[in-house]
Parts: sequence; structure tokens; C-alpha cells
Amino acid sequence: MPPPPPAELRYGGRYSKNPLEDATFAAMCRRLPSVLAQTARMAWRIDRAAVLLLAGCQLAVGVSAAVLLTFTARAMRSVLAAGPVDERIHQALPAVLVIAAASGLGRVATALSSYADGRITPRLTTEADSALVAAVCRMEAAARAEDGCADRQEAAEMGVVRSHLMVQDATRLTAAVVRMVTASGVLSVLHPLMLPLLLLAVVPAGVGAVLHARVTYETHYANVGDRNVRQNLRGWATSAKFTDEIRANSMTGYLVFWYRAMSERIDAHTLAAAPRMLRIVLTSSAIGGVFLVITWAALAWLTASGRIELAIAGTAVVAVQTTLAALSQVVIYGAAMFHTALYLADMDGFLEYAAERAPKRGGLTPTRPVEEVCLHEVVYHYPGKDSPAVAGVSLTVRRGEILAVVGENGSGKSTLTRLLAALFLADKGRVTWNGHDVTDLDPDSLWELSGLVPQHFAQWPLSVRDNVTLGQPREEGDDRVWQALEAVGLRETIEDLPAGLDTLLARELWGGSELSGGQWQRLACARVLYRGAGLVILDEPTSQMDARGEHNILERIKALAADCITIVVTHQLVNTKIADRIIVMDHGRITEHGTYDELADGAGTFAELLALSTDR
Ligand SMILES: Nc1ncnc2c1ncn2[C@@H]1O[C@H](COP(=O)(O)OP(=O)(O)OP(=O)(O)O)[C@@H](O)[C@H]1O
Repeated sequence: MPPPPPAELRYGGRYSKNPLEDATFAAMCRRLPSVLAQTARMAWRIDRAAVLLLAGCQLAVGVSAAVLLTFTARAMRSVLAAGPVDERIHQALPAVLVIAAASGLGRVATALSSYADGRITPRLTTEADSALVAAVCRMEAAARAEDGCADRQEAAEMGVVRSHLMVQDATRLTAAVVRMVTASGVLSVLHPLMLPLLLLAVVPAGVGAVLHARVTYETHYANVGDRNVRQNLRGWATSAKFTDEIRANSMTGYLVFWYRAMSERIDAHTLAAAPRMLRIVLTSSAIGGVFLVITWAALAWLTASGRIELAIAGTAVVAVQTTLAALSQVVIYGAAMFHTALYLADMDGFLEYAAERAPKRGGLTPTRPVEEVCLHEVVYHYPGKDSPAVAGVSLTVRRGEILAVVGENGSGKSTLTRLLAALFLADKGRVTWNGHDVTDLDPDSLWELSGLVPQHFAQWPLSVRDNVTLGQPREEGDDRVWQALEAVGLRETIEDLPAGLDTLLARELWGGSELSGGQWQRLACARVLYRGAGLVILDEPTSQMDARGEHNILERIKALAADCITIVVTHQLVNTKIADRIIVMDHGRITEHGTYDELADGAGTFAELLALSTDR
């Protein structure tokens, strides 16, 4: 049976207006100097010596071009003068030598500038890439759920990819400008009419190149949403972690077909732009060609009518060729630079957007140990949701206490833990740690005191040791790492791995090993134990564990409870026996609270869920 047709995906996550809708040709040209300045600033920060070398080379390229043309005129005059050929050549020899030296200088300068570019570009890309990763990692967690955030990030990624062209485009553009200015200077001296004619020949190509870049960017913009979804789909479909689920649920054909269909939709957008591009290129070439013919005709007429001498006309031919080549390059690289600038603007825009959404909280350091975490009438709404996930919750948890949070799916348990850990800030109400509002506390110092095993934890493709210690300063010796592993019953498993603590936990990477689901979960618990955190939040920490593993962890939680605040979210109601207090959540509110015995003997949701869990 052929795979079913792909779902029509209506992706409404457009983040803003296409910035090109209002951009005029003049506005784009005006933008170039600022892009050049931005490139120079970024490069200057990275490698001043290389920037100076680059600037020196550009100057050398310009000087060599000017010298080349001026001495070509002299050599021509000598060669075309009256007298015996050997004498004329002899007379032209000094100028020829200067020409050879100037072109040698030009070539060396070009080679050195590409060396300087090679020194700057990789680091520039690394800077851009690292800045993007840091910006995303530092955003407020809640902002990542905003509409369009992922789209903007995808557009910004393109800026990083393009950043490797920045210096190259800028160098080529400035080299072309320098060559153009020198060559056109020489040409204007030869005859003032030549330059405006040449400009007319090249300007249509310039307009064409910029329009071309606009269309390419528009296509890119139209595809941002689709590409975002396709990229996610690709990651999920090709990850070894989901192979079983994909195969055993006969999703393969569907996913492969869907992936292809999405790619074809992206291609269709791109192909739809091709005729427009062709029209632009043909029109601009035709207009430019007409003016070029007029330029050559004008030169022929000036020479034939004796307005310029033959020797000068020879130089003019070289100067026209040089200016024309330089002008074309200015146009091509100007358009390329403009094109790159559009993606860089997306990247800059996203960095600004992310910076605006970086935590803007106070700088107070929380007092240690964490004695008390309180919620005062806290409300939290996810963007785009009608009803709040947490709807006016007040709660106090103290050191030495184990609090269990139970409730049906979607009742707001995980959101409550995010608010307690100050991962999200309340829309209304206050969350305090030791009496200080979390909005006044420095988030990094605050999270140094917390440890979390989330429902969906990462399986870091790192060594076992790094999986346990990630987020903590590296210590001498592995004693505490082994203690944490022992506490979750993983010692033997890890000892049996080929390289013990050094074993890479990523089967898909060469030499890596893989753990089972429950073993991964034990490892996530070991990480929290290793942290010795003051606020420990365990969101369904034993959902994948066998009875022994679960028992181990619960015993460990009890043993450590005296020194910290422990919050356990669980659907295994029997596990709430270890808690001093249980709260039941329903539609974002606490509907019941008490000890296990009080709630089990009551007539509320807890007793009902407990009865259901044993009714088989
Ligand atoms: N990132 C998110 N963006 C938008 N809505 C969300 C997000 N996370 C959760 N929600 C919504 O908030 C509500 C509470 O979700 P929460 O994850 O807190 O529930 P829960 O009690 O932990 O559920 P479960 O038992 O299934 O883990 C749900 O209606 C859910 O759809």
C-alpha cells in the first residue's frame, strides 16, 4: 500500500513582517556602508593584525591598479611613437618593468588578503555561532514558548551559516571599489565622457543583482516555517532513539513521504521565483549591454574624429575593461554583501530579541541553606492558552520536608515545580525563597541551589562521569561520583561498561555505549544527588524504573530529606507515603492537601485515584 498523503501542515508561526516589503533599492544601498562597518568592527575585535593586513592589501591593490594604467599609457605612447621598432621598445622598457612590478604587487596583495580573510573568517563564524547558542541558552525559559521564537531562531541560524561570507564579500567589495575608483580616475583624465557612459552600462546590472538578492531572500523568508518543521521532523525521524517506535508503528513510509513532500513544497516556492529571477537578469543584461555598445561606439568615435590620440585610445580600452570589470565586481559583491546583510540582520534581530528576553531579575544572592520556598497566590498562563496552568496557588515548603504533588494529566503539577524552581516567573502573585522574591535573586546563584529530574530528561552524549557532574565544578577524584551512582544502584552497571566512568554514552558515536531507559533515569537521579541541592525537585523520577530501583531512590530521598526541601511529582500514589505532605492539583489549583493517611481515608480525588490504581 502506498503511504498516506501527508497532512496539510498549516504553519502559522510567522514572526513578523518580511523586512524587505518596505526596503527600496536606495535604502538597500544606504545600508551597505553600515554593514561594511559592522563587518570591520567584528573583524577588528577578532584579529587586529589581520584587519590591518587586509586594509594594507586593499590599498596596495588600488595603488597597483593606478600605476598599471598610468604606465600602460606611457608604454603605449612609446610603442606607438615614430622611429625604429627596437628603439621604441627600448624606450617603453622602463614603463613595462613598472607595469610588471605593479601587477606583481597586486597579486601578492590579493594573496595576502585572502590569507588575512582565512585568519578572520573561521573565528568570526565561531563568534556568531557561539553568541547565538549562548543567547538561546540564556533566554527566560518561558520566552522559548512564545509564538515565533523558533522561527526567529531558525532565521538567525541562517545568519550564522552566512557569516563565513561576510569578510570575503566585504574584502572583494572594497577591493573592487578601490580598483574602480583608480581606474575610473585614470579614465576620466583620458576623456571625461567615458566615465558616465560606463556607469550607465553597469548600473542596470547593479539594480538587477540587488533585485535578484531580494527575490532569493523573499523565497528564503517564505520557507522559514516549513524548513523549521522539516528540520525537526528530520531529527526525530533519523534519530536512532526513535527507530523502534517508528518501525513498529509503521511510520517509516509516512515520515519519508512527508519529509519529501515538505522538501518539494520548499522547492516549489524556490522554483516559483525562478522566472522572476530570469526576467530580472535578462532585462538588466539587455539594458546594460545597450549602454556598453554605446560606450565602445563613443570611444571609436572619439578616436576616429581625432579627439583622443591613438596611444591614449589604447590605454582607454584597457581602462574601460578594468573599470568595467571593477564596476561589475562592485555590483556583484555589493549585492552579495547586501544579501548576506539580510541574513545577518535576522541574526542580529534574534540576538536582540533574545537579549530582551534574558532574565531581568535582581542581583541578590540567595541565602543558604534554602529554608523555605513560598508561593503567594501565584498564577501562570502559557502563551496562547485560554486558561491558566496554575491558577492562584499559595503554598509553603520548608527544609526537611518532603512534599508530594499529585493530580491528573495537565492539572499543572510540572508548571508548579517550574514556578517553585523559579524557571518561570509568576504572571501574578509572588514566589519567595527564604523570604526574598525570586525576581530579586540572581538566577544563576539561585539555580546553584536547586536540582531537578524533569519528566523528559536529556540523555547527554557525554561520558558517564560528565553525565553525573554536568553543571558542577570538576572535583579531584571520583569518590562522590561513585557514591551518587551507588545510591541509585548503578555502580555495577557502570563498572561493567568498557571504559567505566569514561564510557561515552552515545551508541551512535564511535566507541559509545547505550543504557536502558530506566538506567538513564537512575543516572538523572544520580546527577541530582551529586549536586547536594537545597531544593530537590523530582518530576516522576521513577516512572521507568524497576521496583528495586524505585525502592532505592525513595529510600535515598528519605535519607537526604532532612537537609533539603524535596518535592516529588508522581502518579504512583503509593510512593507518596514517603511524603510528609501531599497536595492534589486540579485545573491549576490545589484541591486537597494532607498526609497520605488523611487523604487516602478521605472522599476526595486522591482517594478516588488511589482506588482506581488498585482496581484491576
Ligand atoms: N510549554 C507549554 N506551552 C503551552 N502550554 C503548556 C506547556 N506546558 C504545559 N502546558 C499546558 O499547561 C497545562 C498544565 O501542564 P503541566 O505540564 O503543568 O501538567 P501536569 O500536571 O504536569 O501534567 P502531566 O501529569 O501530564 O505531566 C496543560 O494544559 C498543558 O497543556
